[in-house]
Amino acid sequence: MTIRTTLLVVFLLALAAAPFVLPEYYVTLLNYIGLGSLATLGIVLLTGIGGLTSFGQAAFVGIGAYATAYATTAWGFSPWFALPLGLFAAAACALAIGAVTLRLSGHYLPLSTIAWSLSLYYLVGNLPVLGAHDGITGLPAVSLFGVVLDDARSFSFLIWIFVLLGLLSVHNLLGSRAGRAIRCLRGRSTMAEAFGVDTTRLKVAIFVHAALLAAASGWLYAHLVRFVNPTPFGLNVGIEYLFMAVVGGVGQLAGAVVGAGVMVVLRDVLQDVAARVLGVSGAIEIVAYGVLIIVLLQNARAGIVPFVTRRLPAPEPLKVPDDAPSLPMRDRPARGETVLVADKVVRRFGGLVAVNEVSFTLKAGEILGVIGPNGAGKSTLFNLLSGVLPLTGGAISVLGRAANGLTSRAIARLGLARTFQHVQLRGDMSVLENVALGAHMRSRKGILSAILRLDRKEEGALLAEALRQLERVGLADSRNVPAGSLALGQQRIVEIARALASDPVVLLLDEPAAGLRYHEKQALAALLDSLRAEGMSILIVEHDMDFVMNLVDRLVVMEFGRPIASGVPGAVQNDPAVLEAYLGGAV
Ligand SMILES: Nc1ncnc2c1ncn2[C@@H]1O[C@H](COP(=O)(O)OP(=O)(O)OP(=O)(O)O)[C@@H](O)[C@H]1O
Repeated sequence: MTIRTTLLVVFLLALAAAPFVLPEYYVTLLNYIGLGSLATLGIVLLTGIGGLTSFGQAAFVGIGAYATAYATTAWGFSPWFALPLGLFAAAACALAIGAVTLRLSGHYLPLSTIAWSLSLYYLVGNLPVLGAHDGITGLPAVSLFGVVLDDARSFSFLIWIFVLLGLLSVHNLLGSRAGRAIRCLRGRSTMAEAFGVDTTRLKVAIFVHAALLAAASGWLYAHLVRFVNPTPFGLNVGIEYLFMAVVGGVGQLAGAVVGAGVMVVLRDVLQDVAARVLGVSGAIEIVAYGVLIIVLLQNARAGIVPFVTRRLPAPEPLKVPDDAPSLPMRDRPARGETVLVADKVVRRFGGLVAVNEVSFTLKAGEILGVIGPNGAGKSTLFNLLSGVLPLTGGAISVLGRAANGLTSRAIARLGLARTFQHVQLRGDMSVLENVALGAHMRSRKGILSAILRLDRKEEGALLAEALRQLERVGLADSRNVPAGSLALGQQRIVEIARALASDPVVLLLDEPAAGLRYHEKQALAALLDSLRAEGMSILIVEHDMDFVMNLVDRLVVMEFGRPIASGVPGAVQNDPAVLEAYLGGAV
């Protein structure tokens, strides 16, 4: 058994024994840690992993709590009937808020979650039907298999079963096709879209998942204390959940439990000390609480869990099944068939024409280079071809199908795969998983299948495909290391493997030689040469003239947005306009 598994088993055994052996007071604390863990787990998924900051988690806890409070007292529902009601209400609110705000970038989501949290707090506090600020009392106890859970000890089992199920759901989700895409939402959305990931949909999905975890915590809370009022669901509590996640380790599932544990215990100890030593409570401990958190974060910035796990042996690498089925492949064009056409492509930025009537064709099995000095419009042209920018004029077609106005996701589906000028890998994910993201479009299983682990066959096929592509580019030995630990040249090759995993017809490479050393450039050129020999069509936008001259079949040279020459490298190299553009006519 590895150290990590041993720690997990010890934690589970301690958890199972705790309600029997601890005094009631500590069992109550344990219950509050469980409730905090569940809501904070949503923050870990949403904020730590998905990169979306929400201050509104406590409001979703409130929805779960109030839904069950109302349904069980006013309608006489059983708590178990009220649970799906609360979950449904929280999911519906999250869907509505998410659909409006998650398309927006930057601070809109955090701000809207603050607004939503405040408005819900004041709404509930003023609605007579929900008891206004006094809340709702007299909630029934939960019964499970005929046992009434009406004390802290028995309820503890229920809380922690929910926490463990919540942890399992997020763990299963993250180790899947959808999970890999979720892990790319933070700072890698453009890249994920280029591999067919619908990032807006995924953001809404994790917002809903986080809201469901919060609502479950609210349901448990309501039936633990048997009354609800607005106070535990205010904005300050939403901020506290964020703190719990940050203290525990915002990117780690265990961080939710550790963060909730540390914060709940810390608050309790400080309250106790303040009351006993100073004879006051309510103010001093909050200041001390803040100071201690700052000290903690100063010493373990990423949180407590990463501080500890860094010192443990690396987790077991992912296993690639030997008998995995193959992923579907698209029909390949015959060598020499036209695969990509740019016809008088134009892109303006205000008065500046960054790309001015550029035309070319790319045929199956050839490498076309687009070169030009700084500011010639190469990156803009690349962004037009890959759907990152819309065209101002002209047309682009892929395998005879118009690509004008399509999103980068739709263009990827047509068969274009790209790499990035500034490498866009998830440095903390293994090389294998980074490459597996490339095959996202070639598989179907969604979030629910992932949570229920009904995706294992397809997941095996995705990992096997990623390994196959790593073997193709000669990096199979590095499959289990974090992508960020590789040298830049190897990272660029991992990007090519990821692009190949999408089974593309055309590879678009954005300055693949930038920042590479001589031998890395040679390795890259050899790889591209072998891909061409296999029939791959490649378009390289490149700054490095020497690199492209020995590699490409044909070249298009740009200057100030215009094409100034095109043809085979030998002819282009001696073209007076090209010499003028590159060397200012000094030759
Ligand atoms: N989003 C933008 N808004 C306004 N102008 C832009 C934008 N993007 C590019 N430009 C301008 O378009 C022109 C072409 O830029 P582009 O980055 O495409 O050139 P490049 O050939 O890729 O240069 P480099 O080799 O330095 O990357 C430049 O004058 C640049 O300032």
